[in-house]
Amino acid sequence: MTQTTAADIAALAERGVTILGCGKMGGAMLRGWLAAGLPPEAATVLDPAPADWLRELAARGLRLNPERVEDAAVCVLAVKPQVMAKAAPQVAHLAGRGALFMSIAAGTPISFFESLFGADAPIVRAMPNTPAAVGRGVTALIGNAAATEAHMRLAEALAGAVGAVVRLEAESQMDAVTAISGSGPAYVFHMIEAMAAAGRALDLPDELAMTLARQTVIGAAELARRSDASAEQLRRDVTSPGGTTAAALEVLMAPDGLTALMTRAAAAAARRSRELAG
Ligand SMILES: NC(=O)C1=CN([C@@H]2O[C@H](COP(=O)(O)OP(=O)(O)OC[C@H]3O[C@@H](n4cnc5c(N)ncnc54)[C@H](OP(=O)(O)O)[C@@H]3O)[C@@H](O)[C@H]2O)C=CC1
Ligand SMILES: O=C(O)[C@@H]1CCC=N1
Repeated sequence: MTQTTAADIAALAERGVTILGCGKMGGAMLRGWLAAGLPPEAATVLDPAPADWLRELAARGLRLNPERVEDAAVCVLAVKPQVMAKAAPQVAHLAGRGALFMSIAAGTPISFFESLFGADAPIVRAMPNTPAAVGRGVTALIGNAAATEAHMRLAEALAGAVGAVVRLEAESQMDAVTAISGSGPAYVFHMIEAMAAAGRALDLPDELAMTLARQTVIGAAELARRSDASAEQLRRDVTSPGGTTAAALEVLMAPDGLTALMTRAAAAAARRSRELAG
């Protein structure tokens, strides 16, 4: 995992970070950068309806919706793919200042940004996920031909401040990445919902079923994080021969079980990512 150092943050602070669209994902990343030491005055947010916490930060130096952004080391493009064409031109002039553009928009290809900012502009396409809000995200990224190793390290430093970072070999991997780690937290949250629903079907009261489901996912994730054992081994450790888990896994691991369902779900997400490319 890339370690973001105080020097990385200081370098970013010098020319600042601009975030275009500071909703759920842009906001999650900004929170992580501030927690990592980015001073509020080094951040500029462009968003027509900023959340209250951004207004509060503006009182502590964050620049909120200035008339014009004069400079930025990095400009993070974090609006919905559907509004990118309308929103991104307001930061296009930063290409002339040597800013690195970092898009987190699903589907939207690097070529789209090259047509807006010029092929000479350094552009990194990244796919983070919302656990970035608690420093446990994972971001996959890839740069265009104009993105130098220094630009890639800068993007990795930013992403590394909010979790793990992986560099991709090809932009074509991004649809699959989006389907697994970008959208993936929703699958896990849905797993909590599904386990709670199963508990209710077994006559547990609502609140107890939800507490058991949520704490089980939290505990299993923490065990997976701390243990050197593979997921398969951790699963086997729960499964007593002829016991209750084996009975459940016979259903979940059937040919039409969870793997088949997850494969179909991820394929649908990857297909949607390709559609968003326009
Ligand atoms: N949510 C996630 O888990 C992930 C999202 N992404 C990507 O991140 C991007 C943002 O998604 P998400 O944070 O979920 O969406 P949000 O809607 O929460 O955030 C987008 C923000 O952009 C604002 N906005 C709309 N128009 C403009 C504009 N013209 N200029 C500046 N800001 C504008 C929106 O304001 P308003 O609400 O008023 O329209 C909103 O605050 C998407 O491209 C998505 O694909 C990537 C990885 C994970
Ligand atoms: O649902 C979406 O399109 C975005 C991209 C990955 C997660 N959320």
